[in-house]
Amino acid sequence: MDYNELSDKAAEYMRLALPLMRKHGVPMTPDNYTVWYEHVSGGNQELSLSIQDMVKETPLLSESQCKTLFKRFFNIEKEREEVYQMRLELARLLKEVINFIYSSVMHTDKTNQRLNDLMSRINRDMSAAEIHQIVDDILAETRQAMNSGELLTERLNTAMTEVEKLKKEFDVSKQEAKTDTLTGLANRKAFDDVVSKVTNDADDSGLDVCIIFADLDMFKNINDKHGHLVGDQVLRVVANALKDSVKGRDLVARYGGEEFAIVLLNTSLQNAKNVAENIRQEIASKRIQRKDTRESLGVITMSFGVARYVSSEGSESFMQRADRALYMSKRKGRNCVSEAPPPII
Ligand SMILES: Nc1nc2c(ncn2[C@@H]2O[C@H](COP(=O)(O)OP(=O)(O)OP(=O)(O)O)[C@@H](O)[C@H]2O)c(=O)[nH]1
Repeated sequence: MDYNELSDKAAEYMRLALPLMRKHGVPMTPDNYTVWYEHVSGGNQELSLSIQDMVKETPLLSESQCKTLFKRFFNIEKEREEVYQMRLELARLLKEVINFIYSSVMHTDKTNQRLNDLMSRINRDMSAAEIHQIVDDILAETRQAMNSGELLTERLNTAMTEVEKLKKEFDVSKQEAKTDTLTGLANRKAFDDVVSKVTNDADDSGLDVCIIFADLDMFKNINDKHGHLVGDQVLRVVANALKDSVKGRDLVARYGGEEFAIVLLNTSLQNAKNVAENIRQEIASKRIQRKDTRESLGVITMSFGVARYVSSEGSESFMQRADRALYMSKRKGRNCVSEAPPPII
């Protein structure tokens, strides 16, 4: 969201968003406000379409539906917040450890000084009782130094465990930020990152990289006829079918609403077209039923666009070509695979 929006515009959106939130009985939390503000501002068409679809099913949206929308469309904000919290936690831990080490060093300096004093007092004229006392003092100092050494080791071990735990949480959160919550596939950001990396590598190695863009045909009809939840079920079935159709090294992502994308490494254009054609047939032959009523959803089909990376064209042009090929398939009547023409360089 562009928060630099002119303030009168922002006020206008607020005037539109608040009554809507009241109408739906949605609590005025910052997350909910973000969803409704973005909707009324028209800044996110996909979000608005989803709200419209949901409203068709249940005229008043529940708090949990708003939560789902926020998670789906504003996950990045959540990631930022988590990273921020972890940074604070790490800074607190480091400060604590540094303070502890500092006070231990100061303590060791003092112990050294006291030991030196005790040593300098030893001389030949001392009585047995005096020597006994000094030996006791030296032993007490040494014991104390050992104890504080042990305490330092223990504290450092605890800090290490806490840092390890934080690191794991951070990894999980990073993973979540790259995952589509509905299907468990990689999300658009993860896909864009991988395409950018593999195309850079391909510029050096010259190895074949292909991508497939795939979009469900007339998916709106499924949502309209059976509702959003059944639509979600279809998206999950399709996601699993796509995942099962490629090798482990290839990446399948949910690119947006009902659009999916696949990166195929070390694969020729002909083989990529074969993969797309196999998926097309697999999806078209599926007979998906509603989980609740067992009613058949009829034939579900997908359109595909396939492109092979041409050295140094860059990831943006590569993806644009695959996207254009996908729309060629839509124009040809859907349920088919089209190949992207080479880039104009
Ligand atoms: N159930 C569900 N629907 C979604 C989701 N994301 C997007 N959609 C819906 O997907 C539909 C896409 O509609 P359109 O862009 O008109 O495309 P289409 O009906 O598939 O038609 P073509 O692409 O032209 O074949 C809209 O109804 C969106 O609300 C989602 O996460 N769940």
